[in-house]
Amino acid sequence: MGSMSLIGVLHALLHSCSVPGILALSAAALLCALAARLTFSRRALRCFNQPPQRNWLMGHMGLMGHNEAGLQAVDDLVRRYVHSCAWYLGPFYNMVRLFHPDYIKSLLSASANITFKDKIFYGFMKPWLGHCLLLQNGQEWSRHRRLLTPAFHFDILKKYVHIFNQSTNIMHTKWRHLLAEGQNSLDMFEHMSSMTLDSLLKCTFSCDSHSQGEPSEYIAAILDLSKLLVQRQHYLPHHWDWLYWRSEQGRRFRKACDIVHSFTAKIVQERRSQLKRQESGKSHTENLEYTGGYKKKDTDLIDLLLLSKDENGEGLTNEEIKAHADMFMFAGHDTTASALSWIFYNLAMHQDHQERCRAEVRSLLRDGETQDISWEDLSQLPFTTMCIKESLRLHSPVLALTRYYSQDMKTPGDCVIPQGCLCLISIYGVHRNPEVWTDPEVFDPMRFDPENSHGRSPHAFIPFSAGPRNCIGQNFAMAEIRVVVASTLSRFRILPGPKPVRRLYQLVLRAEGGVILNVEKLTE
Ligand code: HEM
Repeated sequence: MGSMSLIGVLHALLHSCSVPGILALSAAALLCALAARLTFSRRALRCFNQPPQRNWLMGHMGLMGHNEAGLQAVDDLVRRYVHSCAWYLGPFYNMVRLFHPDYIKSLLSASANITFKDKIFYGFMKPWLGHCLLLQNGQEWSRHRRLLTPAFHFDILKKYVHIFNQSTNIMHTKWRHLLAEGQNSLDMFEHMSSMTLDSLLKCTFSCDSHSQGEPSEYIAAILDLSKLLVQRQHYLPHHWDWLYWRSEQGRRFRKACDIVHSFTAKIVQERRSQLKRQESGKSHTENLEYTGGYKKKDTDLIDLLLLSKDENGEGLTNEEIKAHADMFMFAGHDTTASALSWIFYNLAMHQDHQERCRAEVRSLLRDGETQDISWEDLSQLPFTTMCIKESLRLHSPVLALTRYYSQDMKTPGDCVIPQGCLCLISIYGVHRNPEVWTDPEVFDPMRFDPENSHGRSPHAFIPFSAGPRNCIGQNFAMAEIRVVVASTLSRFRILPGPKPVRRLYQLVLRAEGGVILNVEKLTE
């Protein structure tokens, strides 16, 4: 039938129909178009395993919660499909879930020019984190990454060890008071969050906020934002901004953003004024000793943001500075708090490993003059570091990353992920894949003994991601974690808490009701 005659038929149909008839016809036409689009786009993923769907329209949407049951369902998926599977998020998004090192290698190593962050997992963070490194793409990301990298140089990290000790000591003083009052069941997440925030503020913003002293409005707002983001991802109507910002959750999101933004803006403003005062007291050359836009001595992250210039002499705008500051505040404290909480959980559940770590730390400290951990000590804690890595494998703070690519991406087995398709790189799945790890659910630090690591793919252990977009704060985090773990085990014994811990994934791995553990003071 020619196109003219088809239009003629439609005209005839419309003329002969009543208004409800026309509406029914339009709805049927829309449904047909949607079905054709769905069938066509999903056919492109037929090379991948197809787990049973909820229904044709919603696909797999809502099948996997972010709680204990949801994470166990991911374990089943990995056991069953081993490397990857297709996953349909309602009628609009098609995704491939990948959980094998060989399948994620080329995706994580791809150049930043073809790799993009998507709207549902990252775009919803924009009102909170703005145009920051974590959410940027392409050339803009490359330029900012170059500007920020010097802030994480080892020479700078070395100076932070003193601050990590200081913040840990404050937390331990708090613990001693609580234990003296008879409170020995402590929520690790609560204590680790305020301690890592305290450290981060001192290291990167030269700011002593006394955040360990009282409940923090900022931390409560971060918790709320994490919860609201996950709820939004799972509720399709809220993917539309228009609807979301009119909803109760949207309003709560805005309010929490306001709290977080004013907290960071105040810190940036204070440091800016301090810098101005310092600059007016010194000669220009003395103060601005740049190396590629970066001042070598006594520069912390906020100075870098305020003073940096690229090769064209261009600095960061006010908006960019605020966005990066918000990002470092979140990415730098919540992830590390999660890592530490789960390390203490795993050591509480495995007293033999805890004792071995303690013996290692005590023999190191006995030779030193102070009870503080030094930069040099960090490389003298091999077994403790193995326990930390094993905990990061089993309880990785970030469970998954998502990306899409501006070109088709090949995977082993001659499959192709079509350009524009969402890819979910499951850190959780890779870390618990029985093809990669024997008895993956068992906490066994000896996996990370160099003797036992031969032949393991470098993409089998990726708590900090890998490739060009890996975590910029990885060495900062590992140094802080080692100081906190070593110092804590030398002074306290950590024991299982009163109730079983149930995992909950809200941007980082948390637990329902917190990670409650019992703490016992040791004689020093
Ligand atoms: C145990 C602690 C940490 C873990 C497990 C962790 C994990 C990660 C992961 C998996 C990514 C990749 C995210 C993605 O591609 O979507 C990432 C990126 C990032 N992390 Fe971390 N992180 C930790 C600590 C830190 C710290 C302490 C900082 C800063 C002080 C930091 C700053 C960042 C930034 C800025 C990015 C974005 C990098 C980019 O896109 O170029 N992280 N982190």
